[in-house]
Order: sequence, then C-alpha cells, then structure tokens
Amino acid sequence: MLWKCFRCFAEDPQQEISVGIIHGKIYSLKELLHATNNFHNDNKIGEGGFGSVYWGRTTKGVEIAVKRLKAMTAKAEMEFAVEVEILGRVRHKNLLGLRGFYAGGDERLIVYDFMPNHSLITHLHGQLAADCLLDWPRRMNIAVGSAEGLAAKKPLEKLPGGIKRDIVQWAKPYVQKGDFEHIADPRLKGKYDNVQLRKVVVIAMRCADGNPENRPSMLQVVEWLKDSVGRRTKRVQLVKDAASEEDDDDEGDGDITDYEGAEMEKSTKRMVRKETRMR
Ligand SMILES: Nc1ncnc2c1ncn2[C@@H]1O[C@H](COP(=O)(O)OP(=O)(O)OP(=O)(O)O)[C@@H](O)[C@H]1O
Repeated sequence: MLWKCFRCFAEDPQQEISVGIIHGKIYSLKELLHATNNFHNDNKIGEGGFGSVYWGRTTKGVEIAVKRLKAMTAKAEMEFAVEVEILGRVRHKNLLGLRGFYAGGDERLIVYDFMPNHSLITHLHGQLAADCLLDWPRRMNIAVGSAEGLAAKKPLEKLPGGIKRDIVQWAKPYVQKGDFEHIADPRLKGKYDNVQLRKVVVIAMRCADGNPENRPSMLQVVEWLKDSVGRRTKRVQLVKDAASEEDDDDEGDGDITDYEGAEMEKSTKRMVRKETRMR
C-alpha cells in the first residue's frame, strides 16, 4: 500500500514531496548515476544487509550516500518502504538524514546525508579502533544519543528480540558473577566509571530480555541512561565542592536511585540465571 504511494509520486521524477508525513526528494536515476559515477566500485563506502552504499556528489556539489538495494525481494521492498517512511517522517539530530529516494523498475535507491566520520563499528572494532578516540564519556554520550535517536523513531517500542544474542550470551556469565570489569573494552585501559558501566550493562541486559514484556521502552532506556550520566556529573561536582554541605539527593521521577539500581542489578542476575537454566 505504502509502496503504491511511492510509485505514484515517482511519476514526476523531480518532484519534491512533503505530503502528509513524508518529506524528501524523488531523485531521477540519471541524477544518481551521475552523482555516483554509475555506482563505480571506487565510490563504494560500505555494504549492509540489504545492499551497497556509495559515496556521491550532486551537480550542486552536495555530498551524498546512496544505498542501492541488491535484490528485489519482498523483505527488501519492506526495508525500503520502512526506511523511507520512518526517516522521511522523523528529523532528529541523532538520526541519519534522509534526502530522498528513487524507485523504478527493479531499482530501489535511498539517498542520505553523507557522514564523513566513519561508522561506530569502525571506531570500536575496525581500522580506527587502535587510535581509541572514543573515551568513556564519549561512549556514554553515544549510548544516550543513540537511545534518543531510537526513541525519536519509535518512542514506546522495545528493541526486537534476537538482536546481537552473541554478545549477550558472551556477557551473561560475567553479569552472573558480578564481574563487570571483564565486560569493559580493554582498550579503555580501566579508564571508565565503574558505576556507569554496571548500570549500562544492566540496562543492556534488560533490553535483551528473552521475554518482550520485561524489555523497557526506548523512552525508559533514555531516562535510565541520562540518569547514569547525570549521577556521575553530580558526584564529580560533589567531590570538587567538598566544603559544601549540599547533597545530591534530588532524585526526580524516573531516576534510577542507588537502591533501584542495586535492585535492577539483582533482578537482572536472577533473569540471566533463569534463562541459563532454561537452555
Ligand atoms: N550516510 C552514510 N554516510 C557514510 N557512510 C555510510 C552512510 N550510510 C551507510 N554508510 C556506510 O555503509 C555501511 C553499510 O550501511 P547500511 O546502512 O547498508 O548497513 P548497516 O546499517 O551496517 O546494516 P543493515 O543493512 O543491517 O542495516 C555502513 O556501515 C557505513 O560504513
């Protein structure tokens, strides 16, 4: 249904659309072929589950990234429709900006803003990991920012099951033992906030709970993560301002208090043990 909508817009290739909830430009194939040098291999900047991504430059000099879906399966059609529909509807500083798309024949192309700083995975595990540019505070900011981006897309939705179960399986025994240090990236060389680490791991385990009912919404995740970051700032301020009698006991709605944090950690360990027994 949604797809038929795109098709009828695509009749006029240069049309700018801003109909109802969708914003974006319908590019012509010629324009995108020209921008990417006919999808030349040298322009290829990445490969995802649904297709390849190419760097390009429009005639106006704007750098773009063009995702070219590889196979016209029903799943790929769905990915295309969902991506264009959701990114076309939401604008958020932490979400990749959609510039537009092309759909015609067997060709499905999605045009995004070009992001020059490489992917997060490249910084964490790829060519740039050795430089370790992402220290702990930056990682915490990325965690909060990503959660905010996801919450902007679908605020009350929970993360789908089955994601990255390999990491969860790997982390479980350490969570069970309370050995959180083992989970921290060794590249950080111990330079991280222990309390924040525990909270982030507990939140991550909650998001990966086998029972969807127990998974928190993205809004809840944002609240918890922000609270973890805020608490550290408060602690640092307290140490600096040792002479002051003011305490940091201003827990508002939605904060994870130390008591709640400890309870969450305990119940997460219980959950992990239960899931392990069920295997
Ligand atoms: N807008 C962009 N700017 C710069 N590089 C990009 C951009 N979009 C994607 N890339 C690069 O292309 C790679 C593949 O992106 P793509 O969105 O196809 O897949 P993915 O998000 O890694 O996985 P999946 O297909 O499962 O969503 C990314 O890892 C990144 O290196």
